[in-house]
Amino acid sequence: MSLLDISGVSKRYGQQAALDGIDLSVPARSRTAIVGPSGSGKTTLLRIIAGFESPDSGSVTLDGQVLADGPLIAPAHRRGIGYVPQDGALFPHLDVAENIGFGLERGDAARNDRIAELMDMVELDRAMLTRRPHELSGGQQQRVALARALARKPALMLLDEPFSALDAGLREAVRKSVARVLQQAGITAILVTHDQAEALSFADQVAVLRQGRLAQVGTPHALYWQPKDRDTALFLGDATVLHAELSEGFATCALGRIPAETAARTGRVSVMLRPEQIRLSPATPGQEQAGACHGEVEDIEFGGSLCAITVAVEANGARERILVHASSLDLPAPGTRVRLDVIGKAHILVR
Ligand SMILES: Nc1ncnc2c1ncn2[C@@H]1O[C@H](COP(=O)(O)OP(=O)(O)OP(=O)(O)O)[C@@H](O)[C@H]1O
Repeated sequence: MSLLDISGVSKRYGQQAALDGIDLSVPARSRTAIVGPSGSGKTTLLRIIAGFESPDSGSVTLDGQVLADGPLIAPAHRRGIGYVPQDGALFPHLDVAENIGFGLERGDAARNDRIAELMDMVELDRAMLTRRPHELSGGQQQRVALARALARKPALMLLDEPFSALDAGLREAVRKSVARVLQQAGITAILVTHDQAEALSFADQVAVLRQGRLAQVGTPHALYWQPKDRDTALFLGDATVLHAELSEGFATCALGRIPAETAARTGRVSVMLRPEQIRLSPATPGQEQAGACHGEVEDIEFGGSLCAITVAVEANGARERILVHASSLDLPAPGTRVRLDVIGKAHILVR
């Protein structure tokens, strides 16, 4: 059952269409990530859900209650929605306890217990309650911001790039712990990010925004392996996109005749292969003549545990570049000839 329903939401700033006919359902207790390039409308959509902006048209419904119907909107503070902004936006002059307890009744005898409980939830040492925000690390500040947003037990939590200011290692740890806290508290969450890896690992549902429109919505797995178009394919990870001729369930392309995901289509299409679908092995001249796909290692990008290798393949007089991921333990040298074998099936792009 969906907790949040967004229907036909559009928003313009002067001549600029920030959002154009957005339809999105967010299931209760799920985590949805909204991803898209800079300027695609992510923040505008989040601000409309939070009640900081009104849509020009369309509606927003939370748990059956209409929060926005065109420009008629319920005020932000009456929505039961938590919001964690990019920089945490803690009050610098208040200590951690007062930041977390900001929205809690002052006279309530259980206030301190609730603050301590929230500290435990976000895995912060209670000894930090008397510190000011500038005495905390970036990751700790984001946990305080989350605790403050959790204090009023929101039905829905909005996270606006809350991990972007953290360095890579910390970012992953904070992201995992935030996901765990939200899951344990049974809170539905929407995360806005421009980081595809973050979206794919955090969410149950990913919505890709492009130029104010939803390009595709689905599970991380479906979006990664079955993107509708080239832009979505490349936005969500490395990929090779090739022209192909489809027939009898095979795609004939620069990689040879490889299995396609459907036998129902024929004709010219574009196919996508993820780098982990291609296995490299040393070239042997006999195999090369026997028609196995071969190419020349053009470039290697060392990436620690996973390296990106670009292999140039000649096909029908054209030179195609195939992206392959490999372990750093057995990297071929640039300029060597290698054999390429495809694992799995080629995905056919709709556009
Ligand atoms: N207050 C505003 N006044 C005028 N134009 C705006 C305003 N807010 C956003 N826009 C425009 O609307 C479009 C969508 O902006 P938005 O901030 O929602 O994008 P975004 O995907 O969150 O981008 P980023 O990742 O860079 O934060 C952009 O073209 C932006 O310039």
